[in-house]
Amino acid sequence: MQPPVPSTFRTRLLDLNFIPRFTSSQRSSQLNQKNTTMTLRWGILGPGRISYKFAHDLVHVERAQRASQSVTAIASNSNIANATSLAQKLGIDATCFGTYDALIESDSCDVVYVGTPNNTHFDLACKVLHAGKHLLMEKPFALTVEETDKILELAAEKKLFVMEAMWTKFNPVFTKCRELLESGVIGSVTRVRSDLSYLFPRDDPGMVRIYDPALGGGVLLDIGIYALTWPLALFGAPVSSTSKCVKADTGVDIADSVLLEYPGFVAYATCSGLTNQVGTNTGTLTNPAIFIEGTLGYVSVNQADQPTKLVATTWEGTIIEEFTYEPKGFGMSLEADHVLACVEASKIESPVHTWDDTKLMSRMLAGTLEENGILF
Ligand SMILES: NC(=O)C1=CN([C@@H]2O[C@H](COP(=O)(O)OP(=O)(O)OC[C@H]3O[C@@H](n4cnc5c(N)ncnc54)[C@H](OP(=O)(O)O)[C@@H]3O)[C@@H](O)[C@H]2O)C=CC1
Ligand SMILES: O=C1OC[C@@H](O)[C@H](O)[C@H]1O
Repeated sequence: MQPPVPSTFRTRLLDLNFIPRFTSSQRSSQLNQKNTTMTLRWGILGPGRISYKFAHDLVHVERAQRASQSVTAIASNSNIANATSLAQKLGIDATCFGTYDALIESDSCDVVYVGTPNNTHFDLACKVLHAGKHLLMEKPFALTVEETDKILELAAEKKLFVMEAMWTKFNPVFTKCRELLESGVIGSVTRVRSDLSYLFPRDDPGMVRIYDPALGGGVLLDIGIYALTWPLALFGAPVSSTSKCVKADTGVDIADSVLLEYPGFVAYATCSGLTNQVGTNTGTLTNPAIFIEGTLGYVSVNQADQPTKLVATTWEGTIIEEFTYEPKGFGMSLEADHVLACVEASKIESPVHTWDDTKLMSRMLAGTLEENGILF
């Protein structure tokens, strides 16, 4: 058991003095993703569901710079056949390993993507960095604030690129939302609602990692992280936060609501594994996942993790802007391309999803769970 997060969570959020999100200097420092020349060799740890999608997009989504990225290594920790079957499914000739350590210690790749259960993230991150490889870590970055800070300290010491795979930050709908808010077309923000809910059946064998506390389960870390990403990425650290959760029989949280106080408005981030969010999964805007109200109008976004549609409307009913995005493949190539551009530019930190962003999220997640008696 890791040491508990101190109960001064709210104070710490304020003390951290996080930089407000998306200043013009940050935007101008965003990388030109088209002029990359290096070849980046990817290694994949954990040949499971998300690794398949991520590797698929690396291999199969057509983009100008795609030729300079390849999946050269895949590792399973339980059976090498899982790795070889993923390589076959992808139609690639990758070196396959029967343990994660063997891949990490090999010379088969430059950057490692970690797609394994949450409880494994910290140890794997440390091993990857000690082996001198760059790291793209699936969300949540780690289970505790202490783990998060240690990984980032190690990355700074080793001068290696590290990013949490918060792919939503690279989604054009998210970028459009941020631009609309900054343009002032809906006036001053007065209220924010943000929701991601998927039904996670208790008896589904594929849901073990959600329900098992030993695997770092619970819905806050799995999907609540997306609901929280919108207010945190758009408005920065809240002045304060408070939360409630409902627990499953295993003790993990299976539904959460977090209330975030900002100067002049509140944001409400919620998630549930007990119900599918009505509207979200059919892509309609009748029940938008993200609903941002302002003094002049509102912005609706259809989905929190992979949004495809946004509408901005005045309170009088005039549509200000409609924006639609059609993801290629599983929608993960934009974050992969960003990693390539960062490594090519010798950056160790993404200017789009920064280490402070990851630290803030880590504090929000740990603080919320602690407030509800859940400690990792
Ligand atoms: N960005 C996104 O949209 C998504 C991100 N995720 C994140 O990705 C990570 C993995 O999720 P997902 O792909 O759904 O997971 P899976 O249940 O598919 O497991 C991934 C791999 O981890 C290993 N593994 C599975 N169960 C265990 C276990 N009990 N103990 C140790 N290793 C195990 C297996 O690989 P092996 O062959 O090595 O045993 C498995 O293939 C999580 O951190 C999750 O939060 C998940 C879904 C979507
Ligand atoms: O990141 C995720 O997004 C989609 C969900 O289905 C999944 O459980 C989660 O890990």
